[in-house]
Amino acid sequence: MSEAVATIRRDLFRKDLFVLIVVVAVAAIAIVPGLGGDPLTISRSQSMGSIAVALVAACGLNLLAGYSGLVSLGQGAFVAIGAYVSAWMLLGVGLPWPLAMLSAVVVSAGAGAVLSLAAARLSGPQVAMITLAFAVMLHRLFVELETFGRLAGYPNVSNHETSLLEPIEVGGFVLEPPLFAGTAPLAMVLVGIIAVLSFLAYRNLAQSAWGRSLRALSTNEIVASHIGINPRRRKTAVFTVAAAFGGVAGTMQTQLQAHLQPESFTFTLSLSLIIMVILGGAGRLYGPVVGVLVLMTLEHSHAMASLVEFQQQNLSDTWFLSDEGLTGLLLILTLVFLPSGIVGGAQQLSHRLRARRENSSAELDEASAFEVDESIVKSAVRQEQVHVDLATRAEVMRLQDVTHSFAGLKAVDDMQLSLREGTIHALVGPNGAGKTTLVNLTTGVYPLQAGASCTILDADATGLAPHAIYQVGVARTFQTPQLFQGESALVNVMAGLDAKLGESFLATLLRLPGIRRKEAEGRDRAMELLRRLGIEEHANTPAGELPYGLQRSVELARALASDPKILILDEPAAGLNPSETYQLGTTLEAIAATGVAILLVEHDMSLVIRVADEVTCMERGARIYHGDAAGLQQDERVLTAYLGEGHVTIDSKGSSNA
Ligand SMILES: Nc1ncnc2c1ncn2[C@@H]1O[C@H](COP(=O)(O)OP(=O)(O)OP(=O)(O)O)[C@@H](O)[C@H]1O
Repeated sequence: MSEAVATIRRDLFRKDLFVLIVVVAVAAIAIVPGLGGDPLTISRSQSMGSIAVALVAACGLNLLAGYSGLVSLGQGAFVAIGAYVSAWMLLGVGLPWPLAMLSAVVVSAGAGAVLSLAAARLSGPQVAMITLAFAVMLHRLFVELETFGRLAGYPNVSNHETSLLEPIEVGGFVLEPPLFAGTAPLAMVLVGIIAVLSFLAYRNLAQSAWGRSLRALSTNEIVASHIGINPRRRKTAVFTVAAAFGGVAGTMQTQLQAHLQPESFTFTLSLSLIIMVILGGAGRLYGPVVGVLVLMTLEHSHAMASLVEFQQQNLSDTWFLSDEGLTGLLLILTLVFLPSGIVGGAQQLSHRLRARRENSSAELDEASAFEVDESIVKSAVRQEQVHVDLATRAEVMRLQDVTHSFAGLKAVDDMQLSLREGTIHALVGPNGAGKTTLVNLTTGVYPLQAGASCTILDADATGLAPHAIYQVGVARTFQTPQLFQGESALVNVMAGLDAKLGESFLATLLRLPGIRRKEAEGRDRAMELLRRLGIEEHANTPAGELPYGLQRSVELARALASDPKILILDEPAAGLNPSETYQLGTTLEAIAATGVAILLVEHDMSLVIRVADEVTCMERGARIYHGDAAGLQQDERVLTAYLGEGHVTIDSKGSSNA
């Protein structure tokens, strides 16, 4: 059923796209005299052109600020680069128009890449500040540079004997800008085509493994790196791509205006673009479309001017909100009442209405995590065995002589750990014993100190970063589930295998057939995992709306998606009820039976004693016990360590309570 829903969604999307293409085509035809009736007025053509320019720039910005959470206040600067460089390449250098446009986009993208080198080390407000500084600096540059005509603009009469660029010619047609009454503004056709192609490229990127990787980046860089993404490289890539979109928008502006003024590219342009993205819905595919349309319509329909006039006449002619003030108010109201923008708000509302119709909220509350598919439980070899003979299992990971301190506090002290194929190794210990720190050392979050070593599948993995550790076959979950809250469970799970697919950027941009096939295969694999974990029916529910236990199941499914050889679970039973914990144990045994080595960091002794083939107990960073689960219950040092937490016994049923 969920497959059917997904198919309908895909079909609907195609329809949306079809509508968009038709609208732009009709609009383009309508302005050509003799083809679509009377020509639109010059000012309306210019408005449509500005909408197209803003749309392309906002789409790029949405990838950066919406999808990857890197809020840029400098997108206008890349529009300026695209505009000025394409104009200069046409007039100053004399390049043919396709090359002039291409080089402008390349220069813009290059500037984005350079800026990203600084910004990739930063996050949150720091990124916003550095991009803001860039926008202000670039504006000054265009005001100061003689090559670009300073305040007189480019071109200008004193330098070029003309204040307008020659319109370009394509197949005998002169693409006049929308400037002169009685002339068909054919430049609008080119601008329309570029806008549609740019939107398609943006859609292809946003709805792909690449787009999902941006979401991972915005959720949490550490999580992103544990599903195979190199955060630095991905940040650079998205900065470059967003700047390229800005550059494309700039080349469109050059064709529309034929003359460039630095005043068109002040910081206000960057601010308007970010407002459009937020207003429409940051991180939503159609967010920029809606945001641009709403804000530009307000500006170009004189609604803003009427509102200002209304205030002056009815309230006060000294204390009133100007155009900018009203835009700011709109932004504040959106952030307060529709934090996910117009599209996000509409999507949430439609999801809630659908959930109410299907009464699924009640189902969700009762839904239980880890209700594993019966057939998988039956096929689990471990059902028949109590615990495996460790000596017969190949070692898949060995961690040696690991020590780690936080500001003088030894969190991990000379630890050794080994994992074997198809077995469950439990890592236990009181709060603050160093378990999570050890896991973070294992997965490359913290570097290993000199002298320590890590071997994974017989290869030296010492010093590998988390994304590289993922590539050699290690997957993990976190103490609190780290999911992309606004995305469906299905998309979350698909993100777990994206990095393994290794899709090329160009193939993604063009959505080549291979990409569609891989995307379909990834979707099938993710659905299969959701089915195996008994949560298939929640595939299309946003992860953030799922109960805690189900979120844990989704996170486990995401970790399994990459087909790991080693699975590291940090307190997977935390927050689960006894029945869910029991089911989790069965799931873990089933996973181990497929040959996966599991490192289970856990406080729930009943689970540990039931499923662990091997147990390591830590206290104050050091190993105080290593052996089987039965021995753990009798070990004096272990009992004393737990006594400190108020636990008196760890009985044969696994209870560690007093
Ligand atoms: N980033 C950090 N900065 C400073 N100290 C830290 C940091 N992370 C952990 N510690 C300290 O290191 C010690 C080990 O912490 P760790 O989280 O690894 O323990 P744990 O066994 O996983 O605990 P719990 O079972 O409560 O999760 C604790 O004293 C903790 O306060």
